[in-house]
Amino acid sequence: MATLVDGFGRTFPYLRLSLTEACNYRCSYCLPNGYQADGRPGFLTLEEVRRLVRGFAAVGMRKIRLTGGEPSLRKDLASIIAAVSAQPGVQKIALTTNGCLLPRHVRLWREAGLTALNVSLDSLQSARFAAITGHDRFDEVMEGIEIAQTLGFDAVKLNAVLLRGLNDDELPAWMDFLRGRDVSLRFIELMRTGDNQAYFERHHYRAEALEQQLVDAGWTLRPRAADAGPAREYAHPDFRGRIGIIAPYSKDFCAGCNRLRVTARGDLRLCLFGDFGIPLRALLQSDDDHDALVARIATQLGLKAAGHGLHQGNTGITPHLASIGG
Ligand SMILES: Nc1nc2c(ncn2[C@@H]2O[C@H](COP(=O)(O)OP(=O)(O)OP(=O)(O)O)[C@@H](O)[C@H]2O)c(=O)[nH]1
Ligand SMILES: C[S@@+](CC[C@H](N)C(=O)[O-])C[C@H]1O[C@@H](n2cnc3c(N)ncnc32)[C@H](O)[C@@H]1O
Ligand code: SF4
Ligand code: SF4
Repeated sequence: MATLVDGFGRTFPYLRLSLTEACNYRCSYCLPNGYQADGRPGFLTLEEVRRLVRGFAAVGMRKIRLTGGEPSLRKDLASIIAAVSAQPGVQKIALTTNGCLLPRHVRLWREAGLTALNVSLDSLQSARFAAITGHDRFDEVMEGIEIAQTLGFDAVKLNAVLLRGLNDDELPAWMDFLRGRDVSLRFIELMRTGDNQAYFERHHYRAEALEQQLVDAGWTLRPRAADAGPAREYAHPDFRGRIGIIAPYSKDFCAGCNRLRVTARGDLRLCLFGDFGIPLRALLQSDDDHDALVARIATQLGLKAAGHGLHQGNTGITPHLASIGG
């Protein structure tokens, strides 16, 4: 079986594919003024997605995460899931979503082949949720999460970005929530992007501080699989749920990197905060270009750096994470 290995010995079984840059939310750390269309040509079509995933599966990608912008705004999302699912070699298809369309569509996505779901939920308080996301849809998201838990997904995970002064006092409420629910909550440390510099200075909260609170409350670090990626996960015998920490500023975070990204317009991005994109779209117009696509992916991997430059204030060409899919 083919495997992509970079110059630092890391393997890449995981592709994060953005399906759109558009979003219906205005998260204060991501798109505070909402999505602004820029008039450039559209996002990858279903057929282009199929060829792209076929190429990445051929170099050893086993897990495909669909993201955005908000991927559920794609009217053809169920067809995309089915097409990705049909590619030989693809074993896991995951979706990262803001959750507001879950009640309407999540059963359909599951039937189409979706195997795992990550839902963003920055607060357990409805008013705070609305203030952070610019969208008063807390009840729909909660309803969607409850439905998803009945559908037999391999995993349902929740993402909360840690924000100083906005949601950094909710650990006790989250623990109550997780006591009887088989879900994994992950706290994501706020990342500096090109557009959110002043916001970052105001609201960045160190993940290590929260991790210490977890340890003090008796939570222990679970052993990680070699290909588990950068999140650290904690468990506690009194709780069914687990708590993960995604702490990109912590030591060795990038040493566990196991993923590549493709933007909604078909550019390969070797890092969330990379300095350049590698256009693949021209090779997605015909099945005849499959071998050329595979060769381009494999050769470009040689340019992947050891890590991000976030500590030095580098944000690469990423203005906000909606532009690349997080
Ligand atoms: N710096 C950095 N942050 C990442 C990376 N992968 C995920 N994140 C952050 O974590 C957020 C949530 O990621 P998800 O889309 O839920 O995916 P994931 O963490 O890979 O989830 P799993 O596939 O379930 O392990 C992203 O939007 C980023 O903010 C990464 O490679 N580097
Ligand atoms: C860019 S969104 C795309 C998918 C979908 N719209 C959603 O919100 O789940 C993916 C993830 O990135 C996170 N995110 C966005 N901007 C971030 C930032 N500056 N720092 C850390 N996480 C961020 C979001 O909270 C979300 O969990
Ligand atoms: S984090 Fe997701 S939901 Fe929020 S604005 Fe960005 S893309 Fe939209
Ligand atoms: S920041 Fe870049 S190198 Fe580090 S884990 Fe994320 S994608 Fe990989």
